Amino acid sequence: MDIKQTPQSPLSSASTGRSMARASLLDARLLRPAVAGSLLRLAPQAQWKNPVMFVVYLGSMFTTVLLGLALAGHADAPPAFVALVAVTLWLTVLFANFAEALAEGRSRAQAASLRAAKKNVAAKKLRAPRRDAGVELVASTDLRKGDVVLVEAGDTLPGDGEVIDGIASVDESAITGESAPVIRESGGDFSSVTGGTRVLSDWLVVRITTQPGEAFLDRMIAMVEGASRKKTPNEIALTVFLVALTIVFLLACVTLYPFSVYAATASGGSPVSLTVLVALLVCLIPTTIGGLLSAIGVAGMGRLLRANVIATSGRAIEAAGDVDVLLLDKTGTITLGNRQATRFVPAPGVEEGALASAAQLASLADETPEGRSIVVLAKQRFNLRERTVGELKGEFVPFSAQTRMSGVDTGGQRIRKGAADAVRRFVEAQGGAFPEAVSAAVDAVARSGATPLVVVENTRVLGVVELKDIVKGGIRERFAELRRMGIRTVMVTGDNRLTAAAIAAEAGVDDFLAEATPEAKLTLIRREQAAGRLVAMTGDGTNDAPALAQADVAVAMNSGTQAAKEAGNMVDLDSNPTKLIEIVAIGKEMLMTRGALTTFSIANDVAKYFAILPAAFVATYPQLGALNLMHLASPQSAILSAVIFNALIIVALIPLALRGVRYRPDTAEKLLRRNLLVYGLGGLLTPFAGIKLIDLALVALGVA
Ligand SMILES: Nc1ncnc2c1ncn2[C@@H]1O[C@H](COP(=O)(O)OP(=O)(O)OP(=O)(O)O)[C@@H](O)[C@H]1O
Ligand SMILES: [K+]
Ligand SMILES: [Mg+2]
Repeated sequence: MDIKQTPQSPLSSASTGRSMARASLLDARLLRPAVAGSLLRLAPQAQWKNPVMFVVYLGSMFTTVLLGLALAGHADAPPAFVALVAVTLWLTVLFANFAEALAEGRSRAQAASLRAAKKNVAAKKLRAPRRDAGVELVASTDLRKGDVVLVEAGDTLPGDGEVIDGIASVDESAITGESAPVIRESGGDFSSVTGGTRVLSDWLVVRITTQPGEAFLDRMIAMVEGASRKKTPNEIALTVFLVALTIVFLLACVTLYPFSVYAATASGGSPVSLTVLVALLVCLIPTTIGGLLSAIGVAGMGRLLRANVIATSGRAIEAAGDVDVLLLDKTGTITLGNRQATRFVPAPGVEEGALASAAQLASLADETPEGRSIVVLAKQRFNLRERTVGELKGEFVPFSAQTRMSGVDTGGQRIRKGAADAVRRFVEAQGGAFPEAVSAAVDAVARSGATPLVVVENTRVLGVVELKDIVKGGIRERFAELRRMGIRTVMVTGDNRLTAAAIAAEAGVDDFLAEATPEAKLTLIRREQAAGRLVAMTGDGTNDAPALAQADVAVAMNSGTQAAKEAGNMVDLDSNPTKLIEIVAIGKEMLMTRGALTTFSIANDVAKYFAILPAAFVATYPQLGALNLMHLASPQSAILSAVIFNALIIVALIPLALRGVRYRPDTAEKLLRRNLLVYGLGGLLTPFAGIKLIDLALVALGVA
């Protein structure tokens, strides 16, 4: 039997995503709402969330009051100068607001194109969880978690859910962009369906698993929008640092005032004006990074969405940038995952037909794709009629990842099929023996990369069923790329060692763990984390859920079970196990962008210090005039040029904040050195050129 699913190109989504990003950066449709958004964000409760910019916000209000006083005749400095400083400070606040609003708008626009697939449709709500229970038509937006719906050929799925009955081919191109239809069925790892996709043939009975407005996409959009955005640990640490810097400069500026008053009386000069003091403070505090910080985070989420990954935790995106180990489930993640029975290998002295019959009996109630394929193969090869469960009067033993067996107890017979080691224990516990020839058959099947299931009746081992699976295309090269990024890949599987070794070699992972129960997967992750490593996990099955919940970055395949998706903190809509490459790159880019702009911001402030400080105090200490190294037109023009530069640099860096600093696999040390050079030195030099140019422009305009 051949496998109908086609491997998808792991490269497609990410590369198209990138070109889209560039084209839409300054899309006019996004600019207008962003301008409106910048004004709305002037509300104090919005400003308060960003301590550095809040200081600028207070400074804007304060200079506005000073302007009012100046106009009323209580001049602190020339009214035109006070007015220009006040306007520039308000613009600084607005520019930072604009950066954040633009980043949000872009991410929301991307989400909207995905959400368009989730349009309101009529749902066939079933009165009971049976296909023939009778339907009533309701709007998909009225469906609640737990409702059961019937979806037939041509229908659009009204929401996210779990298939509880039926099998159908589903067109998921609206979500994944992949045109080949996929099979969705109850039981096993292919039972989860996404709202907005379309059933092409047959029917499904689906239990809805999300409340309206709580689907993954909705959760991601909420995270992008200010209301529910929480700062990540790294962001908090950086904010604390920026606040500390701000407080230092605030105290410095506040103490400068009485000092300058005292010095002025002694020297006969005039003290520094309050307007100049506020301008000085704003120039010195780290407004560049303070103004762009949240835009960087939102833009990172947007880039992830463009790579067709929905994240439900900002912390996970950040952790992705530092991942050390990637654990991957085998079946359905590294392989296509619909393991199909292809061969019966009987034990010596057993008829192949007898093995097939017992294997079929043990699979009649087994709803997994493996179980169903055994029933089908037995029917094809030996024309074995599918006996019904009722006819048999047996008690079925469902498959579990702990026992790694399934079967039936009927009329004094206990028939089981399962992993070889599990069946061996089952036989030996009853005093039976596991034949040497069957061990050899198990090894032969496993060595080819297929999964052997051993079939047993009481203590008599009947033989082996071969389950074939296919490694997804292009995966080897991608694992090599992860290695270059410094990430170790480990395959974890419930399958036996030989199968695991064969698939591990074919896929090119660095290491593997075989015969792993869900607990063993969890233990492995805890051990890696205890050793101080950040762990990413990619999985699709219900038995992967505990491990996904424990991993720092947990990417669930969209094709996987609802349990896996709920436990993870990201869902890959393309169900591509190597998507982690893009996720890691996006995480690294976000961390690097933040680092680069922090470096730039602080270097910038140091340079501004030299431009503005002599100008601010020349009235008090005329000797400081000698320090006017940049030959700026006048002290007032120097101060104005510095605040204007300080505001404009935020706008100039918005594209970098949104697009991110490019990541190329390299050692952390080299990356750091390059970034320090570019952003540290760049940050130190640009203000000199920028302030001088603005000063010249102010003179030309006759302002200074
Ligand atoms: N339906 C079934 N009935 C009996 N035994 C099964 C069945 N499905 C799987 N097994 C056995 O149990 C083992 C573990 O199950 P499974 O492969 O689902 O585990 P897993 O941890 O999810 O690993 P993987 O990475 O391969 O998905 C399989 O290798 C196989 O030997
Ligand atoms: K500044
Ligand atoms: Mg699995």
